[in-house]
Amino acid sequence: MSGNGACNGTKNGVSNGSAYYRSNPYQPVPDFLSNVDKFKIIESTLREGEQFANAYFDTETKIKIAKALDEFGVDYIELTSPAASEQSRRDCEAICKLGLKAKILTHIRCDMRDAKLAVETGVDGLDVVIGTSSFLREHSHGKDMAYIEKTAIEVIEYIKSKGLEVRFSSEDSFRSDLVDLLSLYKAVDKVGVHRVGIADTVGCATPRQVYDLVRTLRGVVSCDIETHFHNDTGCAVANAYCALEAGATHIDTSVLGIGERNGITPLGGLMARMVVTAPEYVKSKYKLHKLKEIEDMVAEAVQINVPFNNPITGFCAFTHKAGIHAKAILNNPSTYEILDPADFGLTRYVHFASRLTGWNAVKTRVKQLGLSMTDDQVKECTAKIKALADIRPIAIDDADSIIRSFHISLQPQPHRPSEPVPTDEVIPAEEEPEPAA
Ligand SMILES: CC(=O)SCCNC(=O)CCNC(=O)[C@H](O)C(C)(C)COP(=O)(O)OP(=O)(O)OC[C@H]1O[C@@H](n2cnc3c(N)ncnc32)[C@H](O)[C@@H]1OP(=O)(O)O
Ligand SMILES: O=C(O)CCC(=O)C(=O)O
Ligand SMILES: [Zn+2]
Repeated sequence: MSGNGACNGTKNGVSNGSAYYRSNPYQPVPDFLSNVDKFKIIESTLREGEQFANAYFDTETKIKIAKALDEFGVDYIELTSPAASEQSRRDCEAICKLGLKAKILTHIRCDMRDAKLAVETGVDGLDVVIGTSSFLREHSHGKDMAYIEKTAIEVIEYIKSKGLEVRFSSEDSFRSDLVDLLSLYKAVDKVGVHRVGIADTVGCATPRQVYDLVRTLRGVVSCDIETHFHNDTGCAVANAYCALEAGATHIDTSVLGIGERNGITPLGGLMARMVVTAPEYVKSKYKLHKLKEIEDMVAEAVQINVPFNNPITGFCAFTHKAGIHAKAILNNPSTYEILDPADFGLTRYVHFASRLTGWNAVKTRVKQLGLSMTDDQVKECTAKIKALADIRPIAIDDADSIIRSFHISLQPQPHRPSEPVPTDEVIPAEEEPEPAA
């Protein structure tokens, strides 16, 4: 019962004579700016995720998470600054020594002391950040734009001189002055920064604002563009998608979205969005069937439950309940599923134990139980399931019991010695029935 034919399209729309058609109806119209089918992931569970209120990662846990993310196929793993604590520095060194395929980054303030400490850890690159909004310039670090630009250039040139990759990012980009921001990015691009970053630090941006800012920036710098979205207003996945459409190249994620406050773009949520848009790219690059294992590992490490409505791995993400849905899903899963659970090593479940259950779902269950009923009998049995479900919530076992006992009631009743038996049905004792003529 798997297969989501409608979204297994080719990479790009193809021209069929004069008529343009796309075999994947969810694929966006080709756009020269868009990177929706060639983005990279900077996985920040071990940096932004450590800023989640419940997070405490010991070295062993960090290593386990880093290895799992590497196996999943993320491009970069971002680690907490070695300036944060002595153990953070040691953990950074330990993860660098694992020899993972993913590039290892650490995240530092725009400060030469942090940069000097970080380059000694063995990382492949440094993510440098400083707040540019008036809120942060005034109340966080107290520096003006001229100081920020001068220090950014010094730090970037120093990191480059050590042969490492360097990204420069403005914290609180969406509440920063656009002219200030663009001239700062232009200056760092000129000295050869590898990526610039835009961060929606407070989660205030809308998808349209994201599109506009990234698109404008795309016209100003030639380096890669990384983006980072907080989820305070629930837009983190949509904003990441719009950033890619507008030409961003890298998206920051964390497992289950953990981070400061209610976190950032979740890895799983982004995968759900992108596998629909760019199935070939996503399925060939990322080991999607490992997602549940990674989410369970991180959920346990930070002592939370995976939310019921989590994309892909929420307990009911592939459960179909109402009768109308169940019937159509049983005929063709694409009717009510945009994601194929098989892509994630998961299975769908069709509910058949509620007052919303329809006879088509019950018919399937009857078959699964190896029983046989006419359609009219299944409908009668469905009415019995609904009648009980009107009184109380019922479990699978309850529905199965109703199905089985209804099925038994349909069979000819066996003779019970204590009951009076009509004389015309008596088979003489010790005698074989006469073979039929
Ligand atoms: C939006 C984000 O998530 S950014 C990443 C956040 N990550 C972290 O904060 C990592 C964990 N942090 C820490 O361990 C500590 O805050 C440290 C080690 C970085 C700094 O600790 P402390 O020296 O005790 O300073 P404290 O945390 O109280 O204040 C931050 C200091 O950094 C300065 N600062 C803040 N942001 C920046 C920046 N982007 N670049 C340079 N300096 C900065 C502030 O001015 C302040 O300096 P001060 O000592 O002159 O007051
Ligand atoms: O370094 C960045 O780009 C983002 C930093 C951060 O976590 C934020 O601004 O929310
Ligand atoms: Zn953040």
